[in-house]
Amino acid sequence: MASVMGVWAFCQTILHTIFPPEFRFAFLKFFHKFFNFFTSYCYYDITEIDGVNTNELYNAVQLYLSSSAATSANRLSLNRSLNSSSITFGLSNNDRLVDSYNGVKVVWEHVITQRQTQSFSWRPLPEEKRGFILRAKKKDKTVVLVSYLDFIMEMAKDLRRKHQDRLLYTNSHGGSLDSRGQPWESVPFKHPSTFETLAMDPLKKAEIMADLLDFTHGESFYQRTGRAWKRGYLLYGPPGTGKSSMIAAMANYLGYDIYDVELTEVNKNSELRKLLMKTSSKSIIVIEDIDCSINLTNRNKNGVGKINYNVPSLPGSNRGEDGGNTITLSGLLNFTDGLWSCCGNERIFVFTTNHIEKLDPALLRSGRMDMHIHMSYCSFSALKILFKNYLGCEDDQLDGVVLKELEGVIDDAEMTPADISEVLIKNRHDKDNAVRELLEALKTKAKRNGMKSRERKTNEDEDKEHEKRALDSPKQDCDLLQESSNKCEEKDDENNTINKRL
Ligand SMILES: Nc1ncnc2c1ncn2[C@@H]1O[C@H](COP(=O)(O)OP(=O)(O)OP(=O)(O)O)[C@@H](O)[C@H]1O
Ligand SMILES: [Mg+2]
Repeated sequence: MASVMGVWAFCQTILHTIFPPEFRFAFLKFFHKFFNFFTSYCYYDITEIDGVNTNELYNAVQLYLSSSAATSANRLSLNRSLNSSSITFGLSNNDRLVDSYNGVKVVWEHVITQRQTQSFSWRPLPEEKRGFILRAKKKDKTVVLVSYLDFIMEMAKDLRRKHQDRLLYTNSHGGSLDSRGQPWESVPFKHPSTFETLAMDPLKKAEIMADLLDFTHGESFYQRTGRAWKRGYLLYGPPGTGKSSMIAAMANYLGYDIYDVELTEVNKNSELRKLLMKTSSKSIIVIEDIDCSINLTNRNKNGVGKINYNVPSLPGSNRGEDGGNTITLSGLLNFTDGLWSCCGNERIFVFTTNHIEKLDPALLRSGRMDMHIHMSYCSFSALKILFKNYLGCEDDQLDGVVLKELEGVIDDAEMTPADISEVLIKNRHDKDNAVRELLEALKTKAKRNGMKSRERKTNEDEDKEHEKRALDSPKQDCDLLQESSNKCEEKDDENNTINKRL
């Protein structure tokens, strides 16, 4: 090694002294070509961060290799992240792995180096510089570039869906990026809600499931019709009717990740856009309680047709109507509908609200949210699903008479599935007692609702009576006024005559 280094240093000195700088570059190029001519390999660098963006290919390779690394590599780095249910494998630093694809043999090497400290950077970069080096024979170049890398991307997608925990992302630090260029933080998504456990009208449920399946298989349809491959659902209804559970069921059904957008953390439309750009395909982007996240009633007209919706000022926050830190409804609509919404494929947008009447018509107009789903109070058909969930029995295993009574009273009771779940959970070890107690609770609620509606009706009648009287009374007042003014006029005439006589 020492002698080789010595020769190399000697050659470099000669190169520097003999060749002027303009020839030096040409010589190096020639040297490189000459060297390349004799080697039969080509090399590809796949770095973790490409400029400012995270390199998706790096993540895909890491995932792909983790599936084969377990069996063939001698040294592995093992990982188990917090809350994760599985251990992930990876190639250790400077370790190699041989892979073959359609008879083509390639070698992967994982390289980790320390990043040189930078005096200035737009955003902090990670201390380590990671990358894969792919070595392949020159004659296999086309296979590697054309199909092997695509194959890896596809495999990684499948692996992510099948073996890895799906992820629940949130933008806890607003729209700003962390050191790996990510505005999202994630935890494994483990919500157990499925369409099977979701208590709602079976026909409506089947319709939603069919719509979701149709969407996921609809790539060619969306391509043909020139539409962005995305779909929007608006879930509305009282608290505790299963809106969040429905989102979890959707994610579990399709195997998608969830991006839960905390709108109150986002300061500007541009931040919202940045968040959108960093979401992956096959994901559900959720904005919960949209009526609370963005103030849709506080309209400021800034120019013709441009409406600014300011997020209400929070105590201690730097938001407000100063124009700097605001997100607008148009920004939000662009988020779901505009050109930026197509920077990715197969994405579902879900908005939830407890008060649909508070939403701006712009959000509700047809085509904006493809499906409006009303999550209503618990119906009898939904109740049967709750029995199955919590008591572990079908309705025919329960007392028929009590069931009949339940069916009669459930609609008037207007109880949410969340309320009913509470009663059932409490008595889940004794089915008959659970059903009886539920019947009591439903009856009490129905009675209260009946009293309330009667009270409301009486109040309404009283109000109508008051209105009527209020309308009549000015008429009486007018008559009195007319009478008194007539009297005054008569008196004036009398006085005038007396004056004339005098
Ligand atoms: N339709 C339903 N099917 C099954 N369980 C339900 C349903 N609705 C509510 N629940 C139960 O009630 C709890 C609360 O439901 P969830 O959080 O989905 O309601 P929500 O409509 O999102 O309420 P909010 O409007 O307050 O966010 C859940 O943990 C779930 O167990
Ligand atoms: Mg909810």
